[in-house]
Amino acid sequence: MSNNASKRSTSGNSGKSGARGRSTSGKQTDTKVQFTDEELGTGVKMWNGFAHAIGGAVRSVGPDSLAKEDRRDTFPTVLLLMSIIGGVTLWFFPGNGFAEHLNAFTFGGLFGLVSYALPVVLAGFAFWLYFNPPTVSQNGRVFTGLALAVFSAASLCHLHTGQPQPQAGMPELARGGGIFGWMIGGSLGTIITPVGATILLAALFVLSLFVITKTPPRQLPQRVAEGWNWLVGADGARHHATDAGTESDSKGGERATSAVDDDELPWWRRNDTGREVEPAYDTPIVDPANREGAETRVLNSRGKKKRRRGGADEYSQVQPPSEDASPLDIFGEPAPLENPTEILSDAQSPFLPHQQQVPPQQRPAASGNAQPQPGRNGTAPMPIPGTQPGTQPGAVPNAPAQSSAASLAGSNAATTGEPSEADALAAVEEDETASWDSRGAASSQDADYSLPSSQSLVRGGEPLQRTDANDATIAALNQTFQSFNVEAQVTGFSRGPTVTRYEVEVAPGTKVEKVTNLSKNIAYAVRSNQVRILSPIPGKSAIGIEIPNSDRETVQLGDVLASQKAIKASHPMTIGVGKDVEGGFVLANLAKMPHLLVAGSTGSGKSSFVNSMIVSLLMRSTPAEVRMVLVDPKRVELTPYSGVPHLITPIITNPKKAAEALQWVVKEMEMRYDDLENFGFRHIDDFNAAIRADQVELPEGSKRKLKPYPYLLVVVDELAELMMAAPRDVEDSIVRITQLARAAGIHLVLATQRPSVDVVTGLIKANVPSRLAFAVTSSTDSRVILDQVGAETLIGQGDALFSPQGSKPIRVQGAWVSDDEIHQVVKHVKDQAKPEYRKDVTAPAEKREIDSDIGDDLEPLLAAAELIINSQFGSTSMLQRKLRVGFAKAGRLMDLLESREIVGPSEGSKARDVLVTPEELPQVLAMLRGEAPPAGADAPAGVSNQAEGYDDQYGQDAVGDMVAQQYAGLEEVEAPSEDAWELTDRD
Ligand SMILES: Nc1ncnc2c1ncn2[C@@H]1O[C@H](COP(=O)(O)OP(=O)(O)OP(=O)(O)O)[C@@H](O)[C@H]1O
Repeated sequence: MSNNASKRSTSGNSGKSGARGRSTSGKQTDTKVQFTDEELGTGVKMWNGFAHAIGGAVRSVGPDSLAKEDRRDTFPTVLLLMSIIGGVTLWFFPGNGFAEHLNAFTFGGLFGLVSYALPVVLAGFAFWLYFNPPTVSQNGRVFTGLALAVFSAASLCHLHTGQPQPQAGMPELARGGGIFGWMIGGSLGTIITPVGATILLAALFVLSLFVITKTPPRQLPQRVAEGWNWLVGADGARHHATDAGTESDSKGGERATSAVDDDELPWWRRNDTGREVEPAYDTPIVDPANREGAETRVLNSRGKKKRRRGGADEYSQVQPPSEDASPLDIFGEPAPLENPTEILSDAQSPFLPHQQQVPPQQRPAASGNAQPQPGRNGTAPMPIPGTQPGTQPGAVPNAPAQSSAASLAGSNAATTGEPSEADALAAVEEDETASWDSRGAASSQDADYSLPSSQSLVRGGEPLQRTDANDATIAALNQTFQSFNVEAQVTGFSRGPTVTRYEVEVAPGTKVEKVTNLSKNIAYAVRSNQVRILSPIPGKSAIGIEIPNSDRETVQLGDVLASQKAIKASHPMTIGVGKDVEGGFVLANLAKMPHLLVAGSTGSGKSSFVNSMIVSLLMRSTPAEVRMVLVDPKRVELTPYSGVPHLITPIITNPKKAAEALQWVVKEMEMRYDDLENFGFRHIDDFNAAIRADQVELPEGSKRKLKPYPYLLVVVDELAELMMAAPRDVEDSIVRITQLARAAGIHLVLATQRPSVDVVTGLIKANVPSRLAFAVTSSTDSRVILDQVGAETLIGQGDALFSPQGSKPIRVQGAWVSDDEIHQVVKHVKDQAKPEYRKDVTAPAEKREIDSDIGDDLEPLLAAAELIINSQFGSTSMLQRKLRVGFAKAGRLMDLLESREIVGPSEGSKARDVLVTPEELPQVLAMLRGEAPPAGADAPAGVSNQAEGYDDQYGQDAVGDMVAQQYAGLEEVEAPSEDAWELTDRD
């Protein structure tokens, strides 16, 4: 099968081929592709070759070309041969006995005298089929019309040639109306008299001509006139010129007179779908130099269509009755669309009557959203966030509200009157900017800290606007609609770096589903299985078809961060995400997310996103503004950031430690909440602002020195590893953090390449509202990430669906930052400052280890620890007796104590060494309980003091009391003198 199949797959005219599956010939086609050339016999191959040669010869004299895979020449060739044999037999050998006999027992016997005309009919039908195979046309109408004509003519012949009866023999029937003539004509003559039957049959014969020629009866005079004009050659030359695309100026006077011209267009020049032949559909517009000419041709073809639609064919049902008000007027009159869409001047909105013409020079510039401004090229220094160009760090920009509007205007005003969803996001950031700046930018604390220069990041070139690839795709889409008789047309497109969104409008009365159901055929036609259909494009009466660009562009993070949006959005947690489908820059404020799930299969671009996110923060924020905890169980992705001053702990690569770090984040969050509660603030931003303004009063005697809390970003680059290491703990921590951390200025970014329900659990999903989905392998994965399908059609390498705070996903191409750029930025920030690691981040490690294996045994373990430390006697049998537990349990408690280095290893029947002194008991108990050690105590390994101001929360007495409580209810027993083994009563 593959020969044929592969031929089809490489065909540019696949829309047509796709029709086969749906047409009546689909079966035949499917059967045909079962055979390879080798499998076909020589005879069949010769026949096929012969049929194609005849078909090709016929088509060579016609106006249309036909894609190779769409040709169906066998049947018409059979018809043609029959027509030739019939013609030769009947016309060239009249009176010949053999010829008459042959005729009497074939067509003559069936249709009578009509058989003399049949060669013409068959030849005509064969010619039709050569040009209109079932792969591209529905020929039922022509076939029905011909059958009606032949049967009614045969019946008339029967009625008016003596009405021969079958008993007279076939030759007699052949001299009348044949068997069919006798059956139909004879029956009708009997029922409604021969006169009545003649009138009826004549009417049917005329009707058959209308059907064959697709002529509505009321247009008969016009059609006759057209036929006459054609015969005398009145318009032929001119229309040929039109088809050849030689009319150069259709935009002016030609278009104004097009209605007149169109009325004179011969009806047979239109195809069977009611559309006129549209040269632009058949000829992809690939020559930019000739684009104007190509547009001209399309406009002309629209003009023809306009007239056709004004006619009395099937469209007249849905068109306004008045010619003036009909859609005729809109074909050459494009309306300004509302977003940065390249409006196809060669495919103006043909269906929406409200659209107005816009002169080309007044049309919005194509998708030039947020182009680098003059003077803001690669050599311009990147302003520090929170400042307007030309102002100093920390300065409050003038009138942020206005600047917000100006930003939107600056970014999109040239192209749209309505902000896109990405703009809305940016607008949110603008508001945030205002509040951030009004609190005083944190950069004032880091007077000595300078952000990296914009030159650390590479800048890209001018984005492409409209390429040959776009034009070819438009042609393929229109061709597909035409092949499937769907009244739809591409009216514009917005080119993004990775995909272009083609806008398709359907005719009134045409179901949108007709287009959306074609998704597979569209994919086939444009040779991509990554076609995504939006129905409708939000805010537009148009269907969006997103198709990958064969000439995709890389989005440089440097461009995103240098955009006007990025400069205005000065929140320290704002990052550059990439570009949307309209070519607009997309930024996101991580503080607004407030937590983000990033998922996609291997190689889809997650790590690249994480890189551009971190680099964005390093480029825009000081360590005093943003601190990070980077968790990188894969050990490779985040290593370049090792030692940056924004880190609060060294990069965590051990999944267990990572789980513990999350525990620390929970504590940090609770601590921040306590502060907020104690000082009466609702959000960390307000608290920080009050601290900066020196408005926070500390309690009497407190030595605490208040400092603004930095935002804390926790990045986990492979959640699956954490979930494998400690699923329950990790999920608990994530849920706690995500539920509360927003007001505390703590935000999570969780990335995974395994978006399965055991990694991204329902609880995690419910609490992480923002999602960034890169390409995944299945729609199931897409649902896990986005709660909807779509991510499986992404094309990888940074192509993503971004759903901030659960909003409708927007498609973005992630920004790219190279290793060299990362290196430069990291070097700069590391030269500026050293990290101040918080020792306590992974400190609860011991505790969590205990937690995971202690399970429900915490209380007996605490009791065992106290017994052994106080007695300094590490005996298992003592534990059995004192704690009244069995041998196995006592042994397990001892193992737990050993793993915490409270006792030494087993030495056979000897008691174990006790490694902790009675003085250290409180700290050990606190550690076992996972709490901070008592104040003033030397913290055992892994337990360090909490943040300043909290030391006094954990007093010795309190711990003592807690320890005492562990003994409540336990019976006091004597210290053992024998070892556990002896207690087993074994030898
Ligand atoms: N935004 C982007 N722009 C251009 N190319 C990109 C982009 N993102 C990713 N790529 C390309 O895709 C490759 C894989 O990307 P990346 O390493 O980020 O994938 P990943 O999803 O993190 O995969 P893994 O899970 O295996 O680490 C990159 O090496 C790069 O060539």
